Amino acid sequence: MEQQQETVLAFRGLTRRFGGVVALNQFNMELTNRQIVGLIGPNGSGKTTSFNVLTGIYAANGGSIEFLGQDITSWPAQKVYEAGVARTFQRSRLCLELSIFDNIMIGNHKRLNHGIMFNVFQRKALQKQITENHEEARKLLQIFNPALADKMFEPVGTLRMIDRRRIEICRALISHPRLLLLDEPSAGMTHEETRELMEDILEVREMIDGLSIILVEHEMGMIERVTDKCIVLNFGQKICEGAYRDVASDKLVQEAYLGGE
Ligand SMILES: Nc1ncnc2c1ncn2[C@@H]1O[C@H](COP(=O)(O)OP(=O)(O)OP(=O)(O)O)[C@@H](O)[C@H]1O
Repeated sequence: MEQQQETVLAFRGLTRRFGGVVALNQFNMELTNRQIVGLIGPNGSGKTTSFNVLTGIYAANGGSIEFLGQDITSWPAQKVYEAGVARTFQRSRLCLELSIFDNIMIGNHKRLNHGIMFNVFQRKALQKQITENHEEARKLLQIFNPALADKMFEPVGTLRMIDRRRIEICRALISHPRLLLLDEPSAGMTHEETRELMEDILEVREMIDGLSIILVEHEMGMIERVTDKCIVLNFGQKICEGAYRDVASDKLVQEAYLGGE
């Protein structure tokens, strides 16, 4: 029970400006263990910026970020990733010519031994590492689509959109993150694919112990189905927080996000 309530992430007064634009304005939020939080808001309201500041791509101009009890506000991207924050991007970043396995392994550089000496002289250990990682990638793919696990060495470019998205999520998960950031996972997918992906996300939370998720998404059906709570941003400011049903009926949110009546 105590584990359930552990605070994984906290933003306190997080602020980021781009020239005269205040992309994040005194943003406060908390995320607990195994929670799925939806981050929503109109275009340009600061959703992706909050991912970029959290993952160390952009520095904060004010406020702080605490992750698993540590102040990570000024940590560089690599250190934030090593601490257990992994993400997917709005636009696909897969290498289409490479195999499913290779694409997933790109996300595993924290845990792979890349040393030349290791690769040249410790062949048995290298083989063991490859076998173990193959098995781990296989297990992850099976959560999403068992058929993918059987074509691990086929190029990603031959797969349909939803399977590519699944591989991007597996690539994030292979690093054993405690926090997964999903930036518009339904982008470019059909309704049916979006519906399948919602169930995948819920399944991932069930199967991977201690994983919390922040979901940026414009598809409100997905937000409603998948999230435990939602946070609404408008011009970089949090204007509402709560269960999707309450947030969707909030007057301020309707005015800002849904365009009023
Ligand atoms: N690198 C940047 N340089 C200048 N301005 C930026 C930069 N990144 C974001 N912004 C600005 O910050 C504000 C927030 O942008 P952000 O991309 O975070 O919004 P968003 O809520 O993710 O939007 P969308 O739903 O369209 O993806 C916008 O006004 C945007 O133009």
